[in-house]
Amino acid sequence: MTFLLALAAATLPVPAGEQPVDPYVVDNANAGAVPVRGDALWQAFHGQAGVGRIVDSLVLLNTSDPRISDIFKGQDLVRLRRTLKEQFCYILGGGCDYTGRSMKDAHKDMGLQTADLAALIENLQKAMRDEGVPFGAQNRLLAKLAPMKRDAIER
Ligand code: HEM
Repeated sequence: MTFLLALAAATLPVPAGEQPVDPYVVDNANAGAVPVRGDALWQAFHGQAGVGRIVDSLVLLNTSDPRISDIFKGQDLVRLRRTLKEQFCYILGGGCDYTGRSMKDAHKDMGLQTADLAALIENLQKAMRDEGVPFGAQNRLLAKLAPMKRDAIER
């Protein structure tokens, strides 16, 4: 069954502007967290438009941050923006499906360290602040992301 699902994923068309990736099983469980209930948090993030701006800004901050920019060199940023928007939308109760890879698969062999995560979280906090997301709502997203550390980070 898993094999069949993997095969199905392998035959999905590659979205415009993105590079193909090795086949994997598409599953919302890959998002690494369950969605919040209700749509209050989604509203606090200003819905699709707000999350779109936050992710675009986060990717820009990361690629111009001397602490972590090298990690993003040569990566498929079109795919990264799309899947990150899906992941945040799914978790924040926006009703999207997450079609990306698991956090373990997406970051394997990257050798990410705790300091890299700290830099990325700082950049995410700036992006959320610039969007005017209330502090409590920011922290609810961060709390959902925190347990993913064990899958994305090596030490
Ligand atoms: C909780 C923390 C994190 C979350 C939620 C997250 C989320 C994601 C998502 C959704 C993807 C795309 C998956 C896919 O292509 O199928 C991804 C890929 C990626 N992430 Fe993260 N990430 C986290 C931590 C980090 C950190 C700390 C860094 C580096 C500073 C990083 C760098 C990257 C890079 C370079 C890719 C592209 C990998 C590739 O295309 O092969 N991530 N991440």
